[in-house]
Amino acid sequence: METKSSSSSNSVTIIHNAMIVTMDPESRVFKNGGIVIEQDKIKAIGQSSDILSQFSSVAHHLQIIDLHSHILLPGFINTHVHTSQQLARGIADDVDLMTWLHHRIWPYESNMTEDDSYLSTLLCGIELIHSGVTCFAEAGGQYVSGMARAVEKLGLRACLTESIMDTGEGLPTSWAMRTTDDCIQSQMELYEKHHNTADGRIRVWFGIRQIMNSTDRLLLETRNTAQELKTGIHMHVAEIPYENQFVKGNRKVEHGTVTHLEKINFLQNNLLSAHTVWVDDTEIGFLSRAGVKVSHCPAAAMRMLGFAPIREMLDSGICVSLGTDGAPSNNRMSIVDEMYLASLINKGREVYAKGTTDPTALPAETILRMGTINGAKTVLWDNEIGSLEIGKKADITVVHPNSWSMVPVHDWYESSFEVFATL
Ligand SMILES: O=c1[nH]c(=O)c2nc[nH]c2[nH]1
Repeated sequence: METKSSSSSNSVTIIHNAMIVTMDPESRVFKNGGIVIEQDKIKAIGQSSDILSQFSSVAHHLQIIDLHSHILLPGFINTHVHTSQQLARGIADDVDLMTWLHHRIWPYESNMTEDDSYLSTLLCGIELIHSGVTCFAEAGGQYVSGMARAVEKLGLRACLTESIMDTGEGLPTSWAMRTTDDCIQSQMELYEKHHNTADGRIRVWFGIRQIMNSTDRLLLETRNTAQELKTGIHMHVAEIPYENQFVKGNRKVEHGTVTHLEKINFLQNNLLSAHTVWVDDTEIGFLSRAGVKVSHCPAAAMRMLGFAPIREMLDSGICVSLGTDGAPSNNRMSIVDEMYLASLINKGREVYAKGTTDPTALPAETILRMGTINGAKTVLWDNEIGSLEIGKKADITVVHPNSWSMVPVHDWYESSFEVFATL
């Protein structure tokens, strides 16, 4: 699989003779399609013959590429990945989340240097590109400056965040604990320095690690500052039952994290709520009404968290997208694998949630939406990416047809998981 991120040269490129899966609002698929790319944007899209007849003689610097039998899709979007955990792959298998964090991950993260962070994001980014990703949302890690250097080099698009904590248990002595004011100040400085850099491919978001390590003042100041700067907030939410119990005791609410976040008016449409597994129907309603976006990470959920009510969230209108989480939560960094898992796990969950089978849960096209246009909405970038439409950036994933599992292909959406999984 190849990805083509938008180029900044002035040339015009025509790609023709390809299957184009647009993921636009009409879900158009051009079986023999063509696409015209001018500078870094899509200028035209349609039937191959129309595109060639209209555009093949108009431009001065014209490149024409025949992608016979290849499939073009919008670049996939990974909405929850800890790129700075890439060097920790395999250090925390088969342990519960609190052991994982307190004894494996935070000691590792707190000893990282800026160069480690650069290398880690670089390695992670290469693996993401290999599975067709052109944009990711960093879930919070060390050294946004190191991540930004890597993203600049990789040509990816990214929403970067620092890992922020101003209270709580479990932090190793090597972790430099900061005050609430320092946390906000540092995020604002990162925003000033890195937001909109790399030709606009880097955006800086605010990160809240998790409620157990955040005071309400940090939550609310983060909400206010992110709102002022018109940027997003990325936070782990309702991951395990212990988190909800902690919130009930510590914040004195009747249910868990989402109920508390609703009470303090933290929920809003720039919040990317990662995992969000342990929520009830009332809380799904809170998330839906506030326009919160949810990142579903099926592999990480199966390892440490549990079955999230993804179908119920989608039914209630929540924008749900897909994430790999970090390497030590998954061991694989493929958004295509997450599509495959999301499809199977959420079909299987019907048996346990409803007491009966339902293979219609999360059909293939829904899953592909979660990996593309829903991802773009989640990272607040859907005016520019997430579907192949005129005026959007030409962030394109190309799937090669040379795999046994692609023969024959009857339905492009349904086949896609089998097809991509082997690439
Ligand atoms: O999967 C996870 N990875 C993390 O790094 C993390 N931090 C808080 N909660 C977390 N969950």
